[in-house]
Amino acid sequence: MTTTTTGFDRALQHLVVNYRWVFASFFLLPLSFLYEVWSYARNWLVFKLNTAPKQHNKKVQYVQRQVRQWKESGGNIPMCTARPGYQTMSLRKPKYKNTMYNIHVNLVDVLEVNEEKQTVRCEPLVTMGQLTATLNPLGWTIPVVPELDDLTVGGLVMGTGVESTSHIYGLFQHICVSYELVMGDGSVVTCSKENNPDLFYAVPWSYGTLGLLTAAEIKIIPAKRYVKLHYQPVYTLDDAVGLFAKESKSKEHQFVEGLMFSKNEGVIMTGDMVSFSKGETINEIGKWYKPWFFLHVKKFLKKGPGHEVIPLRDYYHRHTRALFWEVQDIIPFGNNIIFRYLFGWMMPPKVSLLKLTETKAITDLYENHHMIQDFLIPVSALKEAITVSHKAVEIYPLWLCPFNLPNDPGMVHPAANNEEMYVDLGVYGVPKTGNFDAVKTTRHMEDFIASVHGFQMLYADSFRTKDEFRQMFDHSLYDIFRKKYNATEAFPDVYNKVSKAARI
Ligand SMILES: Cc1cc2nc3c(=O)[nH]c(=O)nc-3n(C[C@H](O)[C@H](O)[C@H](O)COP(=O)(O)OP(=O)(O)OC[C@H]3O[C@@H](n4cnc5c(N)ncnc54)[C@H](O)[C@@H]3O)c2cc1C
Ligand SMILES: NC(=O)C1=CN([C@@H]2O[C@H](COP(=O)(O)OP(=O)(O)OC[C@H]3O[C@@H](n4cnc5c(N)ncnc54)[C@H](OP(=O)(O)O)[C@@H]3O)[C@@H](O)[C@H]2O)C=CC1
Ligand SMILES: CC(C)=CCC[C@@H](C)[C@H]1CC[C@H]2C3=C(CC[C@]12C)[C@@]1(C)CC[C@H](O)C[C@@H]1CC3
Repeated sequence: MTTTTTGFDRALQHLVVNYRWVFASFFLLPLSFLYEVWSYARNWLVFKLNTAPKQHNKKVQYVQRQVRQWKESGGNIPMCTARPGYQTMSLRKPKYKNTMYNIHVNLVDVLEVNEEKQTVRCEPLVTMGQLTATLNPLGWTIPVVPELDDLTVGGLVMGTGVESTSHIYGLFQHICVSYELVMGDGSVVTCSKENNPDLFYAVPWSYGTLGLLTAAEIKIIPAKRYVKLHYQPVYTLDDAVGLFAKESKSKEHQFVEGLMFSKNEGVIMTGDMVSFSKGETINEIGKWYKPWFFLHVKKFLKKGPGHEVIPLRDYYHRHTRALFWEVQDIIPFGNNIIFRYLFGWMMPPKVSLLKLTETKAITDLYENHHMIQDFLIPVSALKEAITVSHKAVEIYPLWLCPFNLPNDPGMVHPAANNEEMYVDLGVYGVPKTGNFDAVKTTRHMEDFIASVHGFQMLYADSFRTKDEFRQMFDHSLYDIFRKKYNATEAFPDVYNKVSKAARI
């Protein structure tokens, strides 16, 4: 009996793992498209009726009412947002949502584009796709646009965001001007660098454990229509690291990004916004029939250095269609030219739908035979980090994205007193080394990160113990504000939201 079940399980596992593309292509893609049409129509209507700013206060009052109800109910279990786990931009689903008191924060609108102040005020569920579609036609953009369309302002403020402009502007938190929060006692508090600065610095990386975000004011900068992007192939690790560090530190170009295709081969990209493209051909890399961006970049290893002009929004969302390179494991022929022309317009399958329909076999596969991690380390440690990653997992491409880390108070800052250039080393894929053990290998890499005063992005699994976690992330300001605003009762500790133990 047991043998039959195991055989059946194995067959089922084989089917769902190896033929997930059938389900993804014929069911998830059309469903993702319908979902997209619905949200596009809704956004359009909201804008036309111009109701969003008027509704904001009412929606905040609704959040406050729920917090008061929580208190009246005894306030024994901590609160978190009611956003379903399958919608979060992470490999895992948060287990704690099942046991904690869920607060509905249905705040989805861009509230105001203030051209005079050069800010945009957003509700927390505004997505990056929605924001660039709003701002770019008006000639504006936010300085750091994390590249996946579905990332939300709330998640990026409470967690973090990084992009190829971060070597100039820093992380997502560094382009924020103010936050509006509903605290654990139901009061509404605003904070900025000028007003309540300590709370302002304590919010990023707190993962919703200080208060519930109801609005964020974010800087905007003028946008041009295109990006002129230079591709510089490199053929040794020293050249890759040397060129990447030079371009990041010089800040000569608005965009800097690197993709390593093996330990010694990569392409370093630098770009700048340009207004028009006289005499240049425009490559609309965002069009459905265009090759996946990372494979397009790889071609420059053979072709040699080159440049091209790309529409701004296509550039911003360049990694969306292939979810960096993760879609190749789900729809292996997704970059085939026939597939692209016929079905490419529906790509990518919605991350939320992929998560919602994930079977146990697939969850196990991603848990035990896949790595999705972003290691944030000083640029000076990049060569060593690539070497450590190569030995441990041999995953390629690797994503290199520089960011300036100012010495601000809060969870994440450099070891010394000065700002420092860091790099996000993104490791996404199937380990090629024979001895991969999800826990041991990740812990080994985390130890290295900690040894160079680096950090781990917390949408990904952290295998740190609580003490190790508190050593990696400076909790001094966080602890003060947890006490001051009674958050210790109202919300869980950040570790209990982000550690592997808190996630399915
Ligand atoms: C001044 C101004 C204020 C606005 N205020 C609000 C507001 O208060 N609340 C609100 O919700 N919206 C607001 N919007 C946003 C706007 O209604 C939506 O973004 C709309 O869907 C974009 O329409 P468009 O025809 O201008 O898009 P385009 O500029 O034509 O968009 C370009 C492409 O972006 C894609 N796209 C559009 N929306 C999304 C998305 N959400 N995710 C991913 N891709 C997308 C489409 O595929 C489209 O092909 C505002 C826009 C403006 C200009
Ligand atoms: N390029 C980049 O920078 C990328 C970044 N990411 C990561 O993805 C995550 C963002 O994903 P997304 O799906 O948008 O967000 P999530 O739903 O994953 O939210 C992330 C955290 O923020 C908290 N949070 C979100 N909104 C609020 C709010 N209004 N009030 C209080 N807390 C809130 C959530 O709390 P709760 O658990 O209570 O819901 C959760 O702990 C970030 O952690 C980011 O670092 C991922 C890919 C790319
Ligand atoms: C640029 C930064 C900082 C991070 C990029 C991370 C992404 C590569 C991952 C974020 C969420 C991930 C998920 C998946 C792939 C990798 C991400 C997009 C899946 C789609 C993989 C297949 C699973 O069944 C569902 C996953 C959901 C989350």
